Amino acid sequence: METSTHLYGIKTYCFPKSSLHSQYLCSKPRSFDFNPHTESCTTLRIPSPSKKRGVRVVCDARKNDVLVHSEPKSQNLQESSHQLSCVMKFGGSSVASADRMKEIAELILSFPEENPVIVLSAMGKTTNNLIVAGEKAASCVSDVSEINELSFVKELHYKTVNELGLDKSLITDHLEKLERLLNSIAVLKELTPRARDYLVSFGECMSTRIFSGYLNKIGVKSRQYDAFDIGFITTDDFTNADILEATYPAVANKLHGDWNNDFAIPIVTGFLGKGWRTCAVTTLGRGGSDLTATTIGKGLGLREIQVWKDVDGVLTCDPNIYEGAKPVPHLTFDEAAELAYFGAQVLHPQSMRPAREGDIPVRVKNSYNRNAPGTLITKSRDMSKAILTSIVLKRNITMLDIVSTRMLGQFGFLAKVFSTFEDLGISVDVVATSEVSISLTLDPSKLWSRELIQQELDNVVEELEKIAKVNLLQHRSIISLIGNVQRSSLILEKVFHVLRTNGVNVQMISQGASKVNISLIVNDSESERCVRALHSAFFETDLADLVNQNGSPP
Ligand SMILES: Nc1ncnc2c1ncn2[C@@H]1O[C@H](COP(=O)(O)OP(=O)(O)O)[C@@H](O)[C@H]1O
Ligand SMILES: N[C@@H](CC(=O)OP(=O)(O)O)C(=O)O
Repeated sequence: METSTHLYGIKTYCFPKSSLHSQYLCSKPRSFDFNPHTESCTTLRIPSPSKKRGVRVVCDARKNDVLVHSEPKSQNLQESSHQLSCVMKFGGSSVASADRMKEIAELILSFPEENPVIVLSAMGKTTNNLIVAGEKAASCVSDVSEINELSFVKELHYKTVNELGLDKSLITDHLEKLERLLNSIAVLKELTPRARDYLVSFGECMSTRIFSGYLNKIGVKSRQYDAFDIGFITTDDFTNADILEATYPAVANKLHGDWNNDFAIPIVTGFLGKGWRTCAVTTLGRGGSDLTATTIGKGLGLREIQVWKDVDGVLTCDPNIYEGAKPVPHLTFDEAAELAYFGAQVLHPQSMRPAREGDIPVRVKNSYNRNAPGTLITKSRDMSKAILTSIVLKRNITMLDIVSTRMLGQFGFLAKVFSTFEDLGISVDVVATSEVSISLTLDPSKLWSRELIQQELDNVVEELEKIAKVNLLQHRSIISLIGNVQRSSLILEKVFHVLRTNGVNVQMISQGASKVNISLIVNDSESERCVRALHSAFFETDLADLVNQNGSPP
């Protein structure tokens, strides 16, 4: 079968090596270069011959032939194929070694129709290792070069550079600076949030330099960018900074501008930004590269945002809790945001916001299993058959039962309770109220260290006890049921049946205004068992049976 494609601009095409005939190559336009570096395929990199000409590639799979020649291009093709088209974000597990980086390069090249912006996380567990190295440096280590985690990071990066056939000068400056930073932390005996952000930034700065170096080596022109140098402006909330509006136009100008001057695939550090007051490196919270990707997608108005993970998409529950979890084919932004906020590690909690604002579809794919369809996240989807989409667990939650002593009327009571949390800078996750009482859970992501948690909780209780009786309950879990809350009666009937047969008491229940989430609070010790039982009831039973058993939806 013969396929024919018109291609303009710098492109990389992969064909089986055997399919290229040298007599065709001789007759090709001079601006075409042929790169036989890759092992399993031959890569043709074809800069557009001139503003007025394009390249036509004809592949005849039957004859194993590839014919390339130049020809005038049409206006529409010129415009569409010249633009940056999508973001592809690869997480730490996708770029954990030299072999993985080769596979990711090959994966990117297998989409010749795309002009992607690539966002990378740090290699494998580099971020965790850097944090531990920093903590060890701050706690009286006499010689930082003896910190195992530092040695691990150095070895991993030098080994990767070596295996990819790159020059180690690509990362030596960074590794030397990293060691000097750890020495300074050891002298000060303190790891401030600001120093911690600078410390972990070395992970993304090195992974992107290595990957970009590798692409250039195999003849695919790429350009490395540190996000903090190209307009990622954030608040100065070190370790959990928010992206500011000014980021979108700044990043778009820089990336579009460079691309239009000289086509080269942009390789951008995920997770990092620059504090607008301090000008210091900030990070966007753990897993923040997803947010980098969606910010670029919105800023540049791209067609699609792809986040490549080590699972077949967003699953019906955390596969570490239940390995029979199944991929969810389609989610709305609201469902995905709720799922991420309530603890599904697969997506960063804030990452859906830019995608939703820019109405740009997000695709969650598996870089280890690229043919799996993954999960598509869009503004809306057909909910007529949807019941439950996914079950999410957030552990180690603190819950407060606050009962009014009636020193204040109902309005005053609610206002006083919430202003106490505002004054202390603590976010509340799930709330249920009656006329004289409030039950709520506290967002653990805003409570940093153990000591602080206790101190903050003591302050909260002391303040609230001025107007209420307060009962503080720790070691609780939130089980969030993400799905079609229009069918809440059906969902809850099933949930309570499952929990009753498993002897579990629900301590609080809340149906959020988002209309996609019902949250249940149970003891930590019972939570995983509950998730498994609920998963089996909702996802391993035929849902049509479920509806039929229960009649039509309310
Ligand atoms: N509902 C869920 N769906 C998919 N993965 C989940 C879910 N809950 C937790 N996970 C975990 O999230 C991991 C992927 O997220 P993450 O490690 O942040 O990816 P990456 O580092 O590749 O960006 C999976 O390996 C899985 O263990
Ligand atoms: N490297 C950072 C940022 C990130 O997004 O990582 P990942 O994509 O591997 O979750 C972290 O570990 O938090």
